Amino acid sequence: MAHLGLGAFHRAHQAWFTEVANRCGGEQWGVAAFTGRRPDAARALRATGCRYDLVVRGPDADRRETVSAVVEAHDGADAVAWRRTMATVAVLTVTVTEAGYLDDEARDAEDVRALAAGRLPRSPAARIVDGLRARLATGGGGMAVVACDNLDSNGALLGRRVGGLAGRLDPDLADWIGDEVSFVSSVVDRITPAPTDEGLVTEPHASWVLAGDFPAGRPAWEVAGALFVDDVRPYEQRKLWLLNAGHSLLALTGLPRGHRTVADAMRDPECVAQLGELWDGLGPVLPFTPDELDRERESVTARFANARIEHSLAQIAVDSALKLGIRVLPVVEERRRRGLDAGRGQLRTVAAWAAAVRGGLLDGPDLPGSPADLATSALRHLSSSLADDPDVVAELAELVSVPDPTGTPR
Ligand SMILES: NC(=O)c1ccc[n+]([C@@H]2O[C@H](COP(=O)([O-])OP(=O)(O)OC[C@H]3O[C@@H](n4cnc5c(N)ncnc54)[C@H](O)[C@@H]3O)[C@@H](O)[C@H]2O)c1
Ligand SMILES: O=P(O)(O)OC[C@@H](O)[C@@H](O)[C@H](O)[C@H](O)CO
Repeated sequence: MAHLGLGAFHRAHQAWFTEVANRCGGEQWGVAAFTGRRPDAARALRATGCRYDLVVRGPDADRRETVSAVVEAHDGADAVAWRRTMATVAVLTVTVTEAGYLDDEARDAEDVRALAAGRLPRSPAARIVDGLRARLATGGGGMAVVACDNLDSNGALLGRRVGGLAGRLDPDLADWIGDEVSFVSSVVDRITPAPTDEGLVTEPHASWVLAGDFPAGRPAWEVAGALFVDDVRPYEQRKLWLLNAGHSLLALTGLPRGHRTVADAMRDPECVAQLGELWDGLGPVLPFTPDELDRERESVTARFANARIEHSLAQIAVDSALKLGIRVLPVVEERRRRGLDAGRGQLRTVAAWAAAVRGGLLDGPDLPGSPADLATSALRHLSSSLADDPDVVAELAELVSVPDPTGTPR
């Protein structure tokens, strides 16, 4: 199998699932991993023969595991290795961050020109088109592309991006991709902060829910706990709206209060209260029973509170506007569709983002001063039709006009 976006998370998640599957015997799989943008991670991994240690850090103790499932590490700009690999693998997994899925007409046009000229393009979707073209040219059959980033319907979205770019390049290639390549959506979960001098640290919890076909086979990831389902939607909504939205809330309210990590924010009763309010807003819109949601809340609370994991709030706050559009605003939209109010905790997260932008803590648009204008501009910037919903604008305006206690630096 191959991987695009060699970073901390791939090594703690998909490579680890493959390692555990290999350990159970049966068919042995190896990963040829490619970096997304810079060669550094590939160089560092090659220096250790691609083997590395994972520090699995529980609340009380560490467990060290050596992972050897990654067998090749390449600079993502190595077109020869990329094409050779894509011509033969059965599976490609992808972790390129939320921003890696964005379309941008100028960049897409440039990527199509690069593809037409036989050069390796820049965006992940165009790279995949390049690899699949090499596969078709050498008579390769179908394969699976598994999206592993924190977006809803990530596989379907990546499939649309790849299909769209291929169609602009070569309709026959686009048809072949449509017929033979399976874009698998998946919900991934394992808190893995950016590595430090201590190495690659992750938490004991690891889950992976996948929906889609694997026309050329796959590792037996289920032995490591992966779940294969028909529809990932309920799982992705629960993960993104509860855990990831919770992270964004803690980052946006915790940073201005002087906190550095998720665990620090979890020791602040004000942050914890706001997290509870955010999660209360999910009850009516998630397809899980109150008991199931309570269990999930307890489990995520304990994971966030693991003070031995140093998960920086600043890392989580990167690309907050994009993340809120995935983790928070869909909840507000769903609540409004059901005739409910917007959800106080959800809007408080949006207000905290607006305050962070206005305070210069985060990059973002110019947001005007008057509460109603600010609320409308903030919602518009987050690409939401909610800016046209007067009740939501009024509720957000109320939150941004009252000095928020969490906005006061300690
Ligand atoms: N770290 C976690 O706890 C975690 C958990 C669940 C999901 N994820 C998903 O995995 C992603 C990566 O996390 P990570 O911890 O490995 O980060 P990382 O910074 O260690 O690695 C990210 C990789 O993606 C590549 N990349 C980033 N932007 C890209 C772009 N625009 N085009 C091409 N490649 C790009 C980078 O070059 C790098 O290879 C997250 O953004 C998230 O979507 C992470
Ligand atoms: O990785 P990002 O930047 O999409 O989001 C930051 C965190 O919310 C995320 O990494 C979680 O820790 C992870 O999704 C847990 O599985």
